[in-house]
Order: sequence, then structure tokens, then C-alpha cells
Amino acid sequence: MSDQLRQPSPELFFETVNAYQRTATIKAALELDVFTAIGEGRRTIQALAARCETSERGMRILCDYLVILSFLTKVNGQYGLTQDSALFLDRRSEAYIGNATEFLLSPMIMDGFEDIVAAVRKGGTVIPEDGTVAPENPVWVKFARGMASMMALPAKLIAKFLDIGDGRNLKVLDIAASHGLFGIEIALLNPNAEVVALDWPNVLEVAKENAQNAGVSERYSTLEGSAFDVNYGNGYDIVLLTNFLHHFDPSTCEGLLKKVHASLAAGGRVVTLEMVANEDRVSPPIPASFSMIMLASTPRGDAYTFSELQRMFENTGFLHNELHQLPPTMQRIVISHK
Ligand SMILES: C[S@@+](CC[C@H](N)C(=O)[O-])C[C@H]1O[C@@H](n2cnc3c(N)ncnc32)[C@H](O)[C@@H]1O
Repeated sequence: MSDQLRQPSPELFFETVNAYQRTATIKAALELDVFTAIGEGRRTIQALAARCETSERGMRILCDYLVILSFLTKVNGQYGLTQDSALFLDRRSEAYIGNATEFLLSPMIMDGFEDIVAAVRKGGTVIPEDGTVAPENPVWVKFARGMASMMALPAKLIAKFLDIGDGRNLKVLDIAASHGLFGIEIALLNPNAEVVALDWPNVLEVAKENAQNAGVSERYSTLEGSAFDVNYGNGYDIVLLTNFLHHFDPSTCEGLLKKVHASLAAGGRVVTLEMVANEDRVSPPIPASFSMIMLASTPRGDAYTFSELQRMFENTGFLHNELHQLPPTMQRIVISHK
């Protein structure tokens, strides 16, 4: 409906002011494991309350609210999972992402939103010591453990996109590797790929565990420390820069990209995965909204547009850049060629 035909409504204001209630409810539903219980076949309030050890009244109100939010269905008083809830919120699913709340709702991330007035006045986070980009910030261990499930799909899609499954020798540098899944997927696809993962030492422990579990640890090594200080070595065919540039301002990114350029072999590629905002900076809604998280939690980070990323890469010697969608994820990749 066009804005002129629509009656004025306070609905958006009311919903937005109360949005914290949605956050608390989904967190509680995950903690009580309601989605798993329904997936197991418990569809009535009585069965769900018994399985999740709650009161029947509490479970009825919780489940009805989850129906209103479209996380559950309700037919003849019986509750069911939607397609998305079955795939992502039932703990038995391989694509379960419920533990992402460990990072997304961690005090470090939520504290940044405590005083948005001050962050807007300042133009950056008011969390002491530079917020999430403080050296060895423990929140990144939570990211590595909690967000790996959300990054598993993009990691698989990128490895496939790169078309490197032919067994050629491949040297890969994974900058800010975290859980390590982006490099590990490449190592799984190409038995001659050697991966070097760079991150803070406590975070790399998680990457090493994952490499071990994936059976690629013999071709997996690590570089501990800041990406701005550590010597990368050289001769890399691929450098992975996933979800990293958005923490910093363009000139800091360019300092890093100069190092990356020098570390690449001739013809090497950088893969940048980001929440890329359209040039209008207000669409698509989820990637464009990511700027707000950067304002709240970093001194100068942002959700960059493709033209901004392109400029950073061109200013640091890269020959050309391609933007690709990565469906069904909300993110996009930029491939930059040396
Ligand atoms: C948003 S996470 C992205 C992790 C992973 N690349 C991904 O896409 O899922 C940011 C990562 O950057 C790391 N990090 C932050 N500052 C860093 C720095 N100066 N040098 C190296 N890693 C850093 C954090 O430890 C964390 O693992």
C-alpha cells in the first residue's frame, strides 16, 4: 500500500519500543528447548510443559506469542514448527543456529546499545577501550563458538564458488579466522590446499579444534596476533577476509589491504565477505542495518557499500573487483584480483 493511502498508525512505534520483549522471548524459547520438543512430536501444551519442565500457563502464553511472531504454527490447538524453525532452531538439526545468542546477546554487544545517544553524539562506540576491537577481546571466543553454526553455510558456498576443487596446490591465508570454517572448507574441498589461520591466540584454539575435527589439521597452521602487526609471509593464492573490514575505518582497512596485496602471489585473489549495503545505505534492510551495530560496538566501523570497498581495493593496488550475491545468505562477497 502506498504511504498516502495508508491510515497513520502508531503500530511501528509500539512494536519497536517493545522489541526487547521479542529478544527475551526467543532467548527463553531456545533455553527451554521448545523448538526441539515440538520437533520431537510434542504438540500440545501439556506435553510441552512436561518435556520443558514449565507451568502449562507459561508454556501456553510463550507458544502463542511464538505463533504471533511466526516461529510456530497453531492448528486446532496443536503447535508445529515452521520450515525455518525446523531447520534452524531444532537442536537436532545440523543447521541449528540457536547458540548464536551466546555472541549476539553477549554483554559486550548489548552494552554498546545502552547509550546510543552518546554513541551518536560521539560517532562511535562508548564502550571503553575501543569496544569489540580491543586486543584479545574475549567476546571473540564467544563468536568462534556461538557463530560457527551461522557461518557454516557461507563457508561452504565460498569454497564452492572459488572453483578450486581440482586438487591444484593452493596456499590460503584466513585473516581473522575465528572458528576457522572458511579455510577449513577450502581444505576439505582441495586436498592440496594449505591453510594459515590468523587471529588472537585464545580464538585460534577454537579454529585448531575445528580443523582437527574436520581431519585437516596436518594442512592447517596458525599465526597468532593482530592482523595489523603480524608478518603474513607471502605467495598466497587466496586471502580470506570474512567479516573483518567492517570493524575499521577506510584508511585503516587500506593499511591492512596493502599488507594483503604484498602477501599474494601473482594472480592471487582476496575474498571479502561482508554485510554490503546498497549505495543508498538503507537497503537491503539487514545488511544496511549492520551499520548500527558498528556504531554501537566499534570506534569507526561501518557496513560498507560496494563502491567504498572497491575504492579501498583500488587504492591499494588491486586490479579489479567483482561483487557477487551469496544466496540464501544475507551477505555478499567481493573478489579482488592482484
Ligand atoms: C566478526 S569475527 C569474523 C570471524 C570470521 N572471519 C567469520 O567471518 O566468521 C571478527 C574476528 O576478527 C578477530 N580480530 C579482531 N581484531 C583483530 C586483529 N586486530 N587481528 C586479528 N584478528 C582480529 C576476532 O578475534 C574475530 O575472530
